[in-house]
Amino acid sequence: MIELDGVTCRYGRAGDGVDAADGATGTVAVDNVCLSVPDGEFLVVAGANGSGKTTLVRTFNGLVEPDAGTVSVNGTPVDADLVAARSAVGMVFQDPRDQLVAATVGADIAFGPENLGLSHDEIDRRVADALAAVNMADRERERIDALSGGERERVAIAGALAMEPDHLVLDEPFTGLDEPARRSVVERLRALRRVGTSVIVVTHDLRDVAALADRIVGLADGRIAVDAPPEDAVESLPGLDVRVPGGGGLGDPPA
Ligand SMILES: Nc1ncnc2c1ncn2[C@@H]1O[C@H](COP(=O)(O)OP(=O)(O)OP(=O)(O)O)[C@@H](O)[C@H]1O
Repeated sequence: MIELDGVTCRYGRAGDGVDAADGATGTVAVDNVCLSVPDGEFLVVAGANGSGKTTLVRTFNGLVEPDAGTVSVNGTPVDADLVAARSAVGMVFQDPRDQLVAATVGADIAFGPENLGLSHDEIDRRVADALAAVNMADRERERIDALSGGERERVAIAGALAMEPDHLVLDEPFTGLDEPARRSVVERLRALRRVGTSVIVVTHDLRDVAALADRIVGLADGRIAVDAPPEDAVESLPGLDVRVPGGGGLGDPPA
């Protein structure tokens, strides 16, 4: 379980003159958010550019430290045990290049488990399981620089899965992907949902993922504007540039 209570995050406190409720200055990226993400949930965090999605999910494992409020993972405050939070919450960044570190697929996926000091057998098992989960079982020896964008995204997901986190956060996993690659990543997310991994997908593009979600949280100006099952949420996310299956609601591209 991930729990946020009254979380507020600001950037550039003395910078650009945006007044927060408590009189502090700076951009308020996340504004007094309370949120619980139960184990096993498939949660989509939606919202327009700049609405605070990335900042919010980065508080889940301490990559961003809130200015106010508390974040707990599995009952422990993140700031009390950063190592536990980092191992419980895996994160796949917007650009897979930010986290692919090795020359080959297998070496990259093994990198995290190796740093945990696991046995060779355990590392091999985790790499094999993670590769299977992203449908790349036979591609361990391939060079990262020979992969397409969608394949790199899947390797980044596999690398996070190999850490066997309780929760997996994917920040804009579709950015820069062409349609077949996008569908392939959606299929991998569907498979994760089937095995019960708790998944949090950050996106401003709800196509396909809305149908996978148990719940959609919609952010606007750093606040939760919508928190509802997908069928209700898409009707009430005004102003988002998103499309949903069937073309309803929100975000139909302007005529
Ligand atoms: N490092 C930073 N320094 C200053 N301001 C920042 C920083 N990161 C984000 N912001 C500001 O905080 C607000 C929320 O940004 P954030 O990236 O969390 O939103 P987002 O919904 O993920 O946006 P996007 O979809 O464009 O990634 C925006 O106004 C943004 O300009």
